[in-house]
Amino acid sequence: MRYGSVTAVDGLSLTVEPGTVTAILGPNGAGKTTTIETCEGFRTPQSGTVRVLGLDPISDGRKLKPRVGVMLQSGGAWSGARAYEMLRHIASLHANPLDVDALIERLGMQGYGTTPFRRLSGGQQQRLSLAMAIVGRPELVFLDEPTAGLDPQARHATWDLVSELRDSGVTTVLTTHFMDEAETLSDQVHIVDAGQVIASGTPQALASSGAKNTVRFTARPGLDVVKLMHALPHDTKVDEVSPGAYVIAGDVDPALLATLSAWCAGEGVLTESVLVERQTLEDRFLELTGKALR
Ligand SMILES: Nc1ncnc2c1ncn2[C@@H]1O[C@H](COP(=O)(O)OP(=O)(O)OP(=O)(O)O)[C@@H](O)[C@H]1O
Repeated sequence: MRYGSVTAVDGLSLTVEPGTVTAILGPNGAGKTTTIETCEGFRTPQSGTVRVLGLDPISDGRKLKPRVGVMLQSGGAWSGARAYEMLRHIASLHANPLDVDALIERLGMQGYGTTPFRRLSGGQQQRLSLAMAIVGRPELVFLDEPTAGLDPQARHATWDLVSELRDSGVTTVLTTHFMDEAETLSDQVHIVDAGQVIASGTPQALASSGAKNTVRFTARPGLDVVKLMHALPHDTKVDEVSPGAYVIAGDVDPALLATLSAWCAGEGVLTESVLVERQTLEDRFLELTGKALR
């Protein structure tokens, strides 16, 4: 998918299983929104194939509209329309909509139902856009950064809602910059960079792939870290990062901890604290996409 000379999405390939939550992660400008908007039928790719619920998002757009919910990254409502009016209007276009009042209460929108969209705060607009995306009971919902700008309460309410959508069999595809959101909500994560998928998997599998975990322990300063390194498995690094504070980086498993304990016992060293640190999805994301700003 190109915009003039800019190739925004470049041979990106992914499949989403029905009834699951899929998170598309990536640095700014990676091509996430372009990918989602192509699936929504708002953009025509110059090459490649897109199928949504087995249909073509553009030529089958009329058939897909009642089955797919869309929350755009911004906007999506008429600027002068009042929040309730807008939501009731969208609900009236669907055969079997959700209860609008219950949804308003659920998303804490009672206080601004008669406020025109353009006068809502960013977070209030986000909530209305989310409500508009799901009020028609879609089979598939696309949420582009659904919790950007939301306060923690609204974020958690959104997470609960997405989990309930999954429980009721709805398929969700979302983008987010919040790694904890992806870890909490999604069954499958795809990391996109420069218009391509560079890593895929469950959040847990992705977090534990790549760089190794670490063990931090404290003991008396000046331990012979080279000697300790020789006692531990190959590819394990040991550093005294500050006097008496040691970090072991490597393939951390029970055998490594047992070896560390035995080595310390043999040296007459009492470890004061031993902490195994798991690599997070964010660590892996930064490892894959680099730390440079985009
Ligand atoms: N309407 C447009 N016209 C021209 N170039 C565009 C347009 N929309 C996006 N791009 C370019 O396409 C690339 C991908 O943008 P896209 O919005 O898909 O990224 P993104 O991953 O969603 O980023 P973000 O995390 O910032 O929302 C970027 O280089 C961007 O500058």
